[in-house]
Amino acid sequence: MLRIAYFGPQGTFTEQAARALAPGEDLTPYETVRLALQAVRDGAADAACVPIENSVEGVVPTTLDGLSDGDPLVATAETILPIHFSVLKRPGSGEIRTVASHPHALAQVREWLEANLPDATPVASSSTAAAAVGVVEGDFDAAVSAPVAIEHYPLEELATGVADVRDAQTRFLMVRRPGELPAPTGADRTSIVAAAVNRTGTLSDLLVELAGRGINLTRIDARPTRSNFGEYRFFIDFEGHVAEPRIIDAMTALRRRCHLRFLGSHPRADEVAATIEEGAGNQDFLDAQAWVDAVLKGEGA
Ligand SMILES: O=C(O)C(=O)C[C@]1(C(=O)O)C=C[C@@H](O)C=C1
Repeated sequence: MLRIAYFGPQGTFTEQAARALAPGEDLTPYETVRLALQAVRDGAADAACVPIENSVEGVVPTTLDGLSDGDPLVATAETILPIHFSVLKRPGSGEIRTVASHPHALAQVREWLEANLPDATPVASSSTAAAAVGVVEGDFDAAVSAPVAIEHYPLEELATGVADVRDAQTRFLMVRRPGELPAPTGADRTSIVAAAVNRTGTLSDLLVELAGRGINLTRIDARPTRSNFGEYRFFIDFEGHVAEPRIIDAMTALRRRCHLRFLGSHPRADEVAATIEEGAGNQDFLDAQAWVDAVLKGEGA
């Protein structure tokens, strides 16, 4: 049985994602994303499930930082969950003066809180489920939690289906120590971190390598390196798999330009096939290479 670390405690959205990505495996909650990733680095877990990106609030910065620092880890799978919340309170409790949740979750229910609990003070907690634990222990009056949290904690629902934006979604990754990559499917995502030097045009040079090969980006984020003020790392996700000739060509070009960290190539949860521009398919790259090989052997010109 695989040992899967996940961003807990029990009852987070991440636990739901871990169950979807690793059904029947041995799941262990960790209090923070960083600790879940560390468990994989230390060998205490075979893989970790962590949130990466929300359709309303954008990236989860602790996950980006956790993946770019420390020993390398690579994503081998992803899943996307619909996100709506339940507001939980102690049975029979009265006035709601504090409402706790993960900052990402609080940001997704700001309007609902203003309209429905205008006098409650929002309090940040380490996860949506940690907020529920805090309510059980009397630290807060209410928690904005994943709907499954009600199954784990002796709380009652004040409201369900809470979300400022309908159809919000969060994408979660399963990450492991580097090893065998999942096979390409034609609907894959590759993730890299590019540490580019601070000079005019660096980012544009990197993007041109991808755009020039017809490779479609699915996300780009910048995070400070945290060592030198004003220095950034770029987190770039694009369509395709590192085992494809067109992606190999792009990755080698990027590697010549900057320091790269590979964060994985894996099937997309939404199964959207890669956009292939005319003349930029894998066969086009193979044909071009075959032509050069023939020239080298004196068999063509
Ligand atoms: O706290 C949780 O339940 C999580 O899984 C974390 C998290 C996040 O980091 O974005 C996951 C999904 C929701 O968007 C809110 C919180």
